[in-house]
Amino acid sequence: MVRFIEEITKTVEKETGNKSNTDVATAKKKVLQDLIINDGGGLINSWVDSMRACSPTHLKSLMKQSSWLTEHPSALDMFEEILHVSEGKQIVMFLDYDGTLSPIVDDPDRAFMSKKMRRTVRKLANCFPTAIVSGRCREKVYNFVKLTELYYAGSHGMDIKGPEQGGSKYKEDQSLLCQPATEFLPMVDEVYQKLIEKTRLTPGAKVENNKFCVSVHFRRVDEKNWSDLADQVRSVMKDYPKLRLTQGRKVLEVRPIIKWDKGKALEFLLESLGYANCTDVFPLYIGDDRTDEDAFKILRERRQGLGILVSKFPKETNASYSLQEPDEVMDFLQRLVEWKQLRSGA
Ligand SMILES: O=P(O)(O)OC[C@H]1O[C@H](O[C@H]2O[C@H](CO)[C@@H](O)[C@H](O)[C@H]2O)[C@H](O)[C@@H](O)[C@@H]1O
Repeated sequence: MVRFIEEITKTVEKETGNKSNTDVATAKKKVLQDLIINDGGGLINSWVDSMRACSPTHLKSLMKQSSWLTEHPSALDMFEEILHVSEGKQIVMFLDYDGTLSPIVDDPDRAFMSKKMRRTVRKLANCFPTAIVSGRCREKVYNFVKLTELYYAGSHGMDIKGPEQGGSKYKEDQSLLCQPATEFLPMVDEVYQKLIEKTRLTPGAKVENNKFCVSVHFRRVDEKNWSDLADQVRSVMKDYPKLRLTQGRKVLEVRPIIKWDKGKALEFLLESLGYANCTDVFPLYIGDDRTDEDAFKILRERRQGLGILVSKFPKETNASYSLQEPDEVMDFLQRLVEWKQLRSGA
């Protein structure tokens, strides 16, 4: 701890030229106070915030990255610890699709997952009940994943379906279907048409129909046109008070105002699998996006299982652990499979 404080002090002095500037002095004092009071734990982030005003960018990002990794360590590095806390419990897997099972690409229609990832997810589903939870419509995400043995929750959880007949060994009842936003279908479709019309002159904008919600992509839109695009979306939305806007990775998501999200979908699936009030279940949710935070939050509130955020960069998150990219997700899933197979003597 003392060495850590010394190192931070040295770094701050080096980076700020050891100026007798009040901001630097105050910031240093605050760092040390936070570290001492909080034993170097949760408030390191607030130090980064307080240094923001007076430190060079690379110092900020360096410290931010290292403190973030302290709070959200790599799930690969912590693999044994994760197994330890799941001991004696039924692991249930929840996987986001874009940015988790497939790398983020410019064209949403070409976000394919690798064959190796598909093989790994298939083996995973053979070991644990496994669900894909995506912002995409269910049919579309199924066409990418192509595994019948999984549960699918499309449209941010507003369209849930169980495995096809005989697909899963975990659930007898194959009729599982949950669509809490059916009444919004005509409205969402109408908004989809209007958004296409409204944004058609914005180069690079893409409107995607995800059945119970609509995605407006701006990944390929020049940054100088982002606010125009947002205005176009807002001008359509103003006539639909029953729809709301959320944001994902370079995408605006238009969805019904109902209290249903990926967190609710997770709870619904746990209940359907018979784990509603069980203490011996361990849900593991892996996702990369803001919409996955709803599920991470639920896990924190339930004090059950854990969330893993896929990100190379520090982000505000309710997840406990991190993985940097889909390749790391695959390694993590593969290790889970190997551990399970070893235990079952397969
Ligand atoms: O919940 P997810 O499965 O992560 O879906 C969220 C959105 O993912 C897709 O968009 C994202 O991935 C695209 C392909 O890599 C990328 O081009 C885009 O910028 C990302 O936002 C999907 O197209 C959306 O419909 C989903 O809502």
